[in-house]
Amino acid sequence: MVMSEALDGVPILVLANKQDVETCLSIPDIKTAFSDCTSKIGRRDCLTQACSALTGKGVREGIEWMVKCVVRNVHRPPRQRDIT
Ligand SMILES: Nc1nc2c(ncn2[C@@H]2O[C@H](COP(=O)(O)OP(=O)(O)OP(=O)(O)O)[C@@H](O)[C@H]2O)c(=O)[nH]1
Repeated sequence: MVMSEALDGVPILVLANKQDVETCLSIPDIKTAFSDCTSKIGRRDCLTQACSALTGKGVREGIEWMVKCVVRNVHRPPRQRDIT
């Protein structure tokens, strides 16, 4: 799906949830887990944001980053053929 032409350049936000759990995967480990996909992901804004749905920590930062990306992409609206 990430290689779909319709999603070319669309930002990816990975919300790494449950960071309040002591045994959770660290952000570097999560990034390493995705490193095999780098060529498929291509050139686009990406953020792996640590968060906890339980405490709310990091959720706002992730959403604010996504809002900034959407605003920045306002000059690249969806093409008609991508709208289904
Ligand atoms: N400690 C902690 N628990 C969480 C967090 N987010 C969700 N949970 C708990 O994880 C359990 C599973 O949550 P669900 O929302 O059902 O998620 P799921 O996708 O079905 O299952 P998971 O694969 O565990 O995420 C619930 O008991 C949640 O309360 C978090 O950030 N921290």
